[in-house]
Amino acid sequence: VVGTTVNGTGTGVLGDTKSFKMVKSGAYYYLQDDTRGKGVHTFDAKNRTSLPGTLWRSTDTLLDAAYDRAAVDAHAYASQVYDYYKDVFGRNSFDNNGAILKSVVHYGRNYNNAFWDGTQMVYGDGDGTTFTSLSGGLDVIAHELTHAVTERTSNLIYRNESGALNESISDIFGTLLEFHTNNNPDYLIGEDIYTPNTPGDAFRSMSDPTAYGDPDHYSKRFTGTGDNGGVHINSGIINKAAYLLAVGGTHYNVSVTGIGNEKMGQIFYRANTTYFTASTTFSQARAGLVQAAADLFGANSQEVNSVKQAFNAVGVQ
Ligand SMILES: CCCCC[C@H](S)C(=O)N[C@@H](Cc1ccccc1)C(=O)N[C@@H](C)C(=O)O
Ligand SMILES: [Ca+2]
Ligand SMILES: [Ca+2]
Ligand SMILES: [Zn+2]
Repeated sequence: VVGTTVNGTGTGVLGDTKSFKMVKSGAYYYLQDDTRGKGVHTFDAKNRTSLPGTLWRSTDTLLDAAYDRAAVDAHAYASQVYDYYKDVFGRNSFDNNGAILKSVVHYGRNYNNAFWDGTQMVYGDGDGTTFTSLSGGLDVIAHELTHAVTERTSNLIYRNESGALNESISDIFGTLLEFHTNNNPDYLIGEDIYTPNTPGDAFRSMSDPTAYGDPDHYSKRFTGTGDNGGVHINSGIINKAAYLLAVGGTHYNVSVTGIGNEKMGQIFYRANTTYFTASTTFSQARAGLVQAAADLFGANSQEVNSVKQAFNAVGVQ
């Protein structure tokens, strides 16, 4: 819509208060942020599956109803992910040309998932047992938006090893967003919205993928056809390598010297946007990450050595 920017405040999925930009047009206020790129727009699918639904409209700037919560988080967190890519990597939205960030909430009925469909981020409300509204997790939103970045850069095929790499990159940046914004940061994925009635668990873990049944070594990779060849399963191998690269540790008797989250993120961002291609395998990813680290820190740097150690530790040569 065309209008004037105003400040909105609202309640998120977890009951937390947050502020964001809205646009006032006539008598209505919309979840439209004109201050970031060409805009951040949040839509209501009204529990149907036609996309994108309608631009979120309110009669005031206070979004504190239960039905508003998923939209509040989708809008506020999408803005935070926009700011991260712009401030940390100088990337202006997923296309690096300020593309409008579209988010859709209340998709379907009891929909236990979230996805990027090539045009927008789409979030279900969950069934209230397995998941609550998926936009309530910052790592989920950064996961989905990172798929958009990957699609416009390496365009990693969403199947088998390239697909697991694609999924891992989304989990990695989901985690980096939590640390960058200091939002209850951890190396878990989906903890804020998974099993709302069970505290202390998560959907996936980067620090210990095996905690949720995912492999933490190449010798334990899934070789079936389910899940597009295990894209959400074998992502654990790359997630573990990224965790070790950032934090360090000894894994299957291989020691890794940690280099910190920021450098780990720089290396993965550069590799994904410069060296990875649609068909990149785990082994080729190692090579691309080594090259990215060499570009950034020098061929004989600790960072390069730590990338090699991390991939040795998860059995990827
Ligand atoms: C439409 C089917 C395909 C969905 C794929 C999207 S990108 C995806 O990976 N979604 C995440 C959502 C998520 C992210 C973080 C934490 C919890 C849930 C995902 O992992 N989906 C699982 C449920 C899956 O599709 O198997
Ligand atoms: Ca997390
Ligand atoms: Ca839980
Ligand atoms: Zn995904």
